Amino acid sequence: MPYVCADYSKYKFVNVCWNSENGIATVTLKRPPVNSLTAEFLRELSSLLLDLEKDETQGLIFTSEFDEKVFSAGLDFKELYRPSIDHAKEFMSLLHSFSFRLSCTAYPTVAVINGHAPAGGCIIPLCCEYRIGLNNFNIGLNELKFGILLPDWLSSLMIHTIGSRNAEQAILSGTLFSSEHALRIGLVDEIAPTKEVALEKATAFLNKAKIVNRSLRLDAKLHLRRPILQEFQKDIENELAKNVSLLMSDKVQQSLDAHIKILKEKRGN
Ligand SMILES: CCCCCCCCCC/C=C/CC(=O)SCCNC(=O)CCNC(=O)[C@H](O)C(C)(C)COP(=O)(O)OP(=O)(O)OC[C@H]1O[C@@H](n2cnc3c(N)ncnc32)[C@H](O)[C@@H]1OP(=O)(O)O
Repeated sequence: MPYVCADYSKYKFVNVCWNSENGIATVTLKRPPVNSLTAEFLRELSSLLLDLEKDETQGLIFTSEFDEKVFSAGLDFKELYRPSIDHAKEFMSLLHSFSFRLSCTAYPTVAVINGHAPAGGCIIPLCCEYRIGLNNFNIGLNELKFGILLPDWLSSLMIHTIGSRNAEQAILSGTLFSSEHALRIGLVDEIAPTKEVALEKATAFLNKAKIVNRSLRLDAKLHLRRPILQEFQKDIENELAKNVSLLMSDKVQQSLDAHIKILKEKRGN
């Protein structure tokens, strides 16, 4: 039976509930107010995946503390507005390495999407093997609307999940899908009425994975995900440099500025 070695209480932005009976780790994202992804958060998430691997986790469920509100609001606008070049490089590298690591974990992975998951907020669910949504949330890769060209690995994750035709239409129109629509196109695999039911469904998915030999399953997963993994590994230095220069471009910085202002106005700040 698996047992826990790592000290999961050291993590600031996640709560890890490790079930020693079945080896399933439920990881609740809790970076207030909206689980936006910063360099520190990504560093923590990457280190968490390594700890879970060492503890021979049998399955991982991601969910959010901000139930029925937001799963993750995507990349942190505020951190990415006028960053230093070193910070921009570090951020892009952390985003790439965390997403790669999550896409090829030895253990099966599920996202319980209990709130909105726009743009970069969709990355964790797309890297997971299975997605369960709650009602009344939006999910999708709407980056083109911000003037952001998706990295190839991210388009590839979307293609793997919903097929090329749907992915082309979704990405080119920058659509955020309602939960019902996301279910129709396969962006989520199931819808659940509550987080509790969603967690039960997630556990059922992970239990099904247990009947397959672990190392055989990993071989098959890496084989089936080869097109995505190749995109992650293709010309990494050049890809990161492209993303850094996109982030630093006037167009993207102006777009971030405009979005920060919209969010401020919304709150009457
Ligand atoms: C920019 C990158 C360029 C290079 C890229 C290279 C490759 C990258 C590939 C992936 C790219 C991804 C791009 C992104 O992810 S950009 C972020 C996109 N996200 C959004 O557009 C979501 C914006 N937020 C919302 O729509 C809403 O906040 C919400 C998530 C639906 C929640 O709504 P709710 O009404 O509950 O809450 P508020 O709107 O009042 O917000 C509460 C506070 O949270 C702050 N906030 C919200 N979103 C973000 C964010 N993304 N980053 C930082 N902070 C965010 C908001 O300002 C409020 O803060 P306050 O309390 O201080 O006022």
